[in-house]
Amino acid sequence: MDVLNKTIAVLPGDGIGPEVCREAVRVLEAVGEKFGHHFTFETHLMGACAIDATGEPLPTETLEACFEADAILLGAIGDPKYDNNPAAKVRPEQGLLKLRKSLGLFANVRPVTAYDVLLPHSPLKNDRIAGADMLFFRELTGGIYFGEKGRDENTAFDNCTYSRYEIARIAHLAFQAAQNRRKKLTLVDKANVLETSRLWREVVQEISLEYADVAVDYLFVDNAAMQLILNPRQFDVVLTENMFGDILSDEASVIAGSLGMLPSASVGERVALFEPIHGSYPQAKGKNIANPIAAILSAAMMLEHFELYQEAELMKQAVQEALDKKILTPDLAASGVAYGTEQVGTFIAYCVLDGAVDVALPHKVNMEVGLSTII
Ligand SMILES: NC(=O)C1=CN([C@@H]2O[C@H](COP(=O)(O)OP(=O)(O)OC[C@H]3O[C@@H](n4cnc5c(N)ncnc54)[C@H](O)[C@@H]3O)[C@@H](O)[C@H]2O)C=CC1
Ligand SMILES: CC(C)CC(=O)C(=O)O
Ligand SMILES: [Mg+2]
Repeated sequence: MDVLNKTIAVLPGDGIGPEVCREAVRVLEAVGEKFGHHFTFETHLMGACAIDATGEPLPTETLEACFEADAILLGAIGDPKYDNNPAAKVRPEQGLLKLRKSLGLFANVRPVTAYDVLLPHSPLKNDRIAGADMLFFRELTGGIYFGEKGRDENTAFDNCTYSRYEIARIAHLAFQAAQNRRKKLTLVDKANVLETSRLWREVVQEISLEYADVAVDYLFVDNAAMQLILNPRQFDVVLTENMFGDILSDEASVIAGSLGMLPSASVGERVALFEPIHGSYPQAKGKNIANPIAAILSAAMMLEHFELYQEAELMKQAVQEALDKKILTPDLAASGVAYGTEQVGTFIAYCVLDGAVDVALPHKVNMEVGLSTII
């Protein structure tokens, strides 16, 4: 077995970011210990914490460290003091967008799975979502988030632009993923209204000729939003532009049980980045209630990126063990007492190290599940 040395740039960010990152690092350390790999973690500032410390949401030192690293693990960024101040000149989100653009991270891959053990407490109809398993390919460095924007007192605009090149490069990745899955690709767009969407359709139709074994269908985004909840099993690979992918994947997280369950990998021209799809959930900061599984599964995607497939599989099995044994944070716990972020992460790390059978259940934290904890 090859032993790897990897340097991982860790950007914990704001809110719950540091808490969920800590658990992902804990589990990666367990993988390193078990298999003999050397993971070096280097922590850097990004987001609101970076603005507070340096005036910049993405300090040069952080960006340079990301270029040098073998992979990047990101928690989340964002803080209400910027969200609630429309006049703020510098925003944490600018740092994230700049990082994605600078690293050429044009494809954000977001897997969504309905976990059987979580079905009984789902707000969705179990018989509709059981077995749902889809993979989002969200374009990440173009579209309306990156277009020219502006405003005067009474008017504001955000431009949405896409080029053939930007569409084609992610479309190829999505088709290749579909070939390795159930061979279906759904393009989600708004081609009845948007010129950019018509270009997406045109390019995807052309590229589909190179992937004759993949069935392609096309859905308008408004319909797709409904179909996701009504009949999610119809989806295999979902390809879409930046903003639609952002919104639909948060919606799809309900199928998985919680926003705290969905991981992602952002890949492109250089080093890859791994992050949970959720934000900084500021209401939960410091309360030890955030679900760390999205961050931990993002770390598992990092291991797959390093081609450490056995290690990644073990990590995913450890997560499944936590779900099976109901070692759940309040967002997933149906009633009664839940576990803390740290307890869930520690349990998963021990499962990686010792195998599930030998791991004692962690002590429950005194955390009554109630609306006050699930804001
Ligand atoms: N990639 C990133 O860093 C992202 C940053 N943001 C930023 O995060 C801040 C908060 O944004 P929101 O719209 O409130 O989105 P959010 O994703 O932070 O939270 C929305 C809701 O999802 C649930 N949730 C999120 N993460 C969870 C977790 N790990 N465990 C359990 N429940 C979880 C909570 O109920 C929460 O109220 C904003 O400043 C926003 O700009 C939002 C999305 C992505
Ligand atoms: C700054 C936003 C685009 C972050 C976000 O919501 C995401 O990437 O999912
Ligand atoms: Mg989002």
